[in-house]
Amino acid sequence: MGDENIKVVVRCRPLNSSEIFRGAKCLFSMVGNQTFITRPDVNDPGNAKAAKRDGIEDVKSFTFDKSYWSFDKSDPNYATQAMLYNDLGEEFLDYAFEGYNTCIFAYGQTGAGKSYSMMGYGEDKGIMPLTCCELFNRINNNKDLELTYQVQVSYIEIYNERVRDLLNPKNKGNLKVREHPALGPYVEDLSKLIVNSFIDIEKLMDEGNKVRTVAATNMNETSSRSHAVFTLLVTQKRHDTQTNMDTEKVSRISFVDLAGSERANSTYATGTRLKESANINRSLITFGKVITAFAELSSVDKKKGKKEIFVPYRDSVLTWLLKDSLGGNSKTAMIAVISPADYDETLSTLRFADATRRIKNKAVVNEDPNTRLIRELKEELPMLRSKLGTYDSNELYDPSVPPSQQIVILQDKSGNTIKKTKEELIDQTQASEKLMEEVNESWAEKARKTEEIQKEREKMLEELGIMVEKNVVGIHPPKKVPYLVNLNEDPLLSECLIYQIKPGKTRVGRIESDIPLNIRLKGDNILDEHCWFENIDGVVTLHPHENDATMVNGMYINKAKKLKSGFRIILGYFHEDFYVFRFNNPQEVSERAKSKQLSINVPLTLNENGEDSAEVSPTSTDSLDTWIDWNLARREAALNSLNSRTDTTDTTDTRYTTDTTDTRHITDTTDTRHTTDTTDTTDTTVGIDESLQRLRDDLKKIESGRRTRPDSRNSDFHDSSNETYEKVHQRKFFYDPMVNFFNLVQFFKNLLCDTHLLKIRNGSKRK
Ligand SMILES: Nc1ncnc2c1ncn2[C@@H]1O[C@H](COP(=O)(O)OP(=O)(O)OP(=O)(O)O)[C@@H](O)[C@H]1O
Repeated sequence: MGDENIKVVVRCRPLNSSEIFRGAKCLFSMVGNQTFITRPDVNDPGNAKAAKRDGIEDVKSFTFDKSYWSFDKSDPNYATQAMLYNDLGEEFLDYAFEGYNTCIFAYGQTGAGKSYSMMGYGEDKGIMPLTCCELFNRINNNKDLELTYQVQVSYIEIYNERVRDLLNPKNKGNLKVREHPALGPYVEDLSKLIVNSFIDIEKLMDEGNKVRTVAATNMNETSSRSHAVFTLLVTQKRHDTQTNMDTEKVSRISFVDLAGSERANSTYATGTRLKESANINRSLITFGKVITAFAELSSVDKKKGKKEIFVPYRDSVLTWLLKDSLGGNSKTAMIAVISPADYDETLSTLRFADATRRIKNKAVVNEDPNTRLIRELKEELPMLRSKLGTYDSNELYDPSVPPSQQIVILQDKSGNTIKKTKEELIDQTQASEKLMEEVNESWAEKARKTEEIQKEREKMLEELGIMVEKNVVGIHPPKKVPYLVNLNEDPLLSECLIYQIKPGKTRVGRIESDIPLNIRLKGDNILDEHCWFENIDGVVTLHPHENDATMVNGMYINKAKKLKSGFRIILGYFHEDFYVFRFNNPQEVSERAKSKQLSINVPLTLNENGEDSAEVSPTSTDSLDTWIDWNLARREAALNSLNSRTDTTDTTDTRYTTDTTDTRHITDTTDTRHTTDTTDTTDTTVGIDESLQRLRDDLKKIESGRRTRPDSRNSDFHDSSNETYEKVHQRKFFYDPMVNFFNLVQFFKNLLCDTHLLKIRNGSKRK
């Protein structure tokens, strides 16, 4: 097969609640394979800058392989997950069965719908699970007795240029990306686990996400900053009974969920955050450079004939790993996801997508690749070993010269002379030996290893106190036992870890602690024995071990506190590394549900203990869960933190006090930590600066439409299939606690911009 361009499709998501709330208008339309972008209105607060810029065309159009209009679920033309799979997923699965490598990656700004299109949420399964499901449907329907299939899975995360194996906890630290001429780029020592059904795959995805969440202890680490690569290795073996010969086709199916694209040119990150984000984005920036190099290559091709242009694959881990997918041996597609109301970010995504279309790949059917690899390794290894042997005998080199300075001269397959240091030679020999070992491993041995790794992974999660349900896929909260569920800034990592609070004591502490603990957490701000929970007859009390390290509903506690469903618990010191959980007590919930039936149509309130007034609440605890998320927990804590360091009269702001009746967070300043802290001026101001910076960042994210928790993600969107827009809007406005939340956000916005606050801040700095 000849050269073929990367296939590029674009998909537009619905407006999210914050966009609806700010009255944002959709700036896009799609007709056939064309996408049109309209100049924004000067009165649109989200796009004011763009609207005022000179030289912006009224309407700009782009042509892609296909445009998916997923703006409004009630629209008969709404492009569903199934449509995307039927058009793109199925075509690429066909290629994989023919023996081609395939790669589908999602690109776009944070919250534009990459994970939705790739992984999907709840019932709305994305292209990844749909492909995996159909892969096994086809394998199970195979009637050809001479044909057998083996499927292996690997799952990695690239964060800050480090590769993490999400399926094997023993594979700690950074895995190396290497390249072999017969294999292309690969991750050394990466676990490839055998799967026999779609259920096996779902379980691996689920547990991989748990491992990802555990690793992301530091709250700066979210999935929108990392790239996730999920790969299926499909081996089709044909046994010819007449000749008694076996032939193999091996195809690699990769799905790549890239980090949020706006991170690459984030304008609001400053200082250490800028440095950090620059490093995190090296992969994404290099990705852009690779695409640009190809765009240049294609224009040079047309104008002056072929010219050598350097493509900087090796400048980042991601691009090196995707070398085959970007201009090499692969069928590749890009799903460019766009937000409907963000002019600049979306225009930049569309331009990037347009450039990506120019990349040409040369896919070939991978026939007997392992035989080829073995053949090459058999030639290469004796040569490498003999070279090492020569130098080991010290005939030519001074033994006092370190291996990194000894130069070895080799010849490659084409007869070219290559210079390497002895150290590099040792490294290459070891890598090739590992490859040889791996390629010679029997399927039985691979299956044994898969089982071993599976046990290790589950043991590791259980030792940390995380509930693992064997042979069950997904998150299934306990039906009777009270539990904590993790909350994370990133919805993909939120609510995927469950910690049971069984009868008796549940002790929580540092992962490295020698004390016997039931829940182990990583992080500098977690104490050896941090706190403990006591469950007596289903009533749970939280006991802190030290002041200032444990928060309930945004307030530090220094004595035992009885917990109620919906309470937010923060462990660690706020402002630095900390964990956020929501407490749930299933028994209490079912009792509330009974009494709740008597009480409808009364707005939700929080009582003085920061809990919902269940007797009068129209909202079940289940629906409460949808808004008790990381954002809420963090903001109530930040508010208290800021409040205690600043003039509390500021907090008489009626937007806050009237919208939520929970005035406790505003006025309760008895917390000793805050009062003592304010005397430590240096620390305090640093804390406030960081806090303000983070809050600013958070607010930007919220403004750009960031989201609620995974299962409730869809509820964050306006689905007008059952109700009119006005009704939804009205209901939201009067009853929905999210409105209180947005008012709270608004309040923060004002607070942050308020010169009065800055004066106080500067004043406290000077003290
Ligand atoms: N096509 C769509 N139809 C309906 N809802 C969508 C669609 N695309 C995205 N969403 C919703 O948009 C929200 C954000 O999507 P998603 O989490 O996939 O963004 P993302 O680009 O992966 O963000 P990040 O970079 O942070 O991982 C989710 O609530 C999701 O349910």
